[in-house]
Amino acid sequence: MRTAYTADQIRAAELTLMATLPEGALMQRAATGLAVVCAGLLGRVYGSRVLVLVGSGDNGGDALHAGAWLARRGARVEALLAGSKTHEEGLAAFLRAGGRVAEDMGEADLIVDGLVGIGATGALREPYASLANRANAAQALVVAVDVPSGVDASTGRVAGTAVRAHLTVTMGAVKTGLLVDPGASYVGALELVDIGLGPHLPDPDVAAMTAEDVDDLLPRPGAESDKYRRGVVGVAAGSDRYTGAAVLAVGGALRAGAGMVRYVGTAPPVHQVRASWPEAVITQLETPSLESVGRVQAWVVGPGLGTDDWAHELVARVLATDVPVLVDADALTIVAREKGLLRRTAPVLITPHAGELSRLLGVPADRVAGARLEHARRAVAELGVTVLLKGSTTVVAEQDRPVRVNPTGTPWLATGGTGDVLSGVGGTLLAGGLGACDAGACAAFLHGLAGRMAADGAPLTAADVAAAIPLAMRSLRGESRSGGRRS
Ligand SMILES: NC(=O)C1=CN([C@@H]2O[C@H](COP(=O)(O)OP(=O)(O)OC[C@H]3O[C@@H](n4cnc5c(N)ncnc54)[C@H](O)[C@@H]3O)[C@@H](O)[C@H]2O)[C@@H](O)CC1
Ligand SMILES: Nc1ncnc2c1ncn2[C@@H]1O[C@H](COP(=O)(O)OP(=O)(O)O)[C@@H](O)[C@H]1O
Ligand SMILES: [K+]
Repeated sequence: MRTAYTADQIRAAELTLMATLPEGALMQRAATGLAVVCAGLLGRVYGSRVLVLVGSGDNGGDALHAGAWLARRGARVEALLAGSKTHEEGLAAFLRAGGRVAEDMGEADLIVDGLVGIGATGALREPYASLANRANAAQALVVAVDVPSGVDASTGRVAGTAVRAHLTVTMGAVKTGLLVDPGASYVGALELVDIGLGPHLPDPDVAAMTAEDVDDLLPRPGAESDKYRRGVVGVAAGSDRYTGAAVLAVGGALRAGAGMVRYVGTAPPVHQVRASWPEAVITQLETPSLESVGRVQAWVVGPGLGTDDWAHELVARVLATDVPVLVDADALTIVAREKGLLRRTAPVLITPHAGELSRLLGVPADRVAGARLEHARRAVAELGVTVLLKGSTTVVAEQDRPVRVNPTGTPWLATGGTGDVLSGVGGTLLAGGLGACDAGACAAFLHGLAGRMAADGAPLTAADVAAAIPLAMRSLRGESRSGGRRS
């Protein structure tokens, strides 16, 4: 598990560590680590042109010390002092090493963003915002110190302009905002410099699963397995109007390794599912009742179901069972009208996108998308369920646990029907015995990986994503070595 922390958590850990060290030692560790990464990026340090953007705090101090290190090795390093004050000791070291203070931004091979780090509050102020814009427009490689300036280290919010880094060198521990969009999309590659903070860190704020974690959690059949023991998943999806959602949800469930899929729906989606998936066991419903449906270990309810009285009654019947339920799409609209339906003892995993969660919470969708963690947590507290919030960074939140932040995925997944596939995958993992948080996080990881594999830099369809789920599972061992990072 890759763990991450809020700015407050990092600051507290730094204070306890600093108390055990000579003055300035921590910054030296941070700056040396930063400089070594910069040198690696430049290839040849001697003669290279480096511009250091220096803010008024310790983030600027890190950048100045790293600039001094590079200057001592022959780089031509200039510092643009943007703050009302400057880290004194850092500036002295920088000047001693032969660094020069610049009046304006000149040409450079490398720009080091030391404007603000974990001490920043709110949108970047001037002149920082203009400098960030100019750094983004420059030809140079951009390395962010600790956090790309303008990204909120604790949440990933970007209130105004932010530096778009090719590489972010973060000190001591990963910050939450580096893993959550919109902030995560400003980070570029991420390097962690060890400054000895580990023993002083509390329980993490968020965690991202690695391929190895997912591989360890996935249920796999053994010699004694049969289809019932592997997990039977029920899918209540599709309507006369939306037949494809049923096909895709059943497809996701089958491709994720269900022992069996029981599909229930009305005649039009039933015909479609039967034609697409002869493997599914189908019950055509005349009334919204589950009486004639055999036993299942988990339900998926909602994709393409519609929101009329019939659908409402079916959602209520599914939620009245005693097995885990994944609630998606139209079923989310229905439970937003009657939240009491979510009150049950067996686990509930809801899988909204920002728009659906906004209806559940009564908050505008753009606010949900801009502060994903906050709203996922709020939904957990208000609704008492496990929440998988879909989007550019999918997050899975549950009471009393670090939020899981999904590290896989691709914007190519933003196409109709991919969410239906995800619901099927999640349902199968619930039926296979995973808890709601693990099922949601593993489903999102596999779905994102399958999306990347299916897209490979070109458009995908939702059916392609379902078809690539087994490929994604098979690749987990190879991926564990590359860390499952975005591409
Ligand atoms: N505390 C330590 O011992 C260590 C700190 N480190 C570095 O120190 C950084 C934190 O330093 P600080 O606490 O001094 O904080 P920062 O350097 O992140 O920022 C604080 C300064 O930025 C200004 N500022 C805040 N928000 C702003 C905004 N929106 N627009 C423009 N200016 C703004 C403030 O007025 C203040 O002067 C870390 O991110 C890391 O880079 C590392 O060297 C590791 C060790
Ligand atoms: N910009 C994006 N980057 C990465 N993944 C995305 C992006 N936008 C959407 N997705 C993913 O695509 C899927 C879309 O699901 P959803 O919104 O339910 O669509 P649908 O209802 O059409 O199936 C989700 O898994 C979501 O996380
Ligand atoms: K920075």
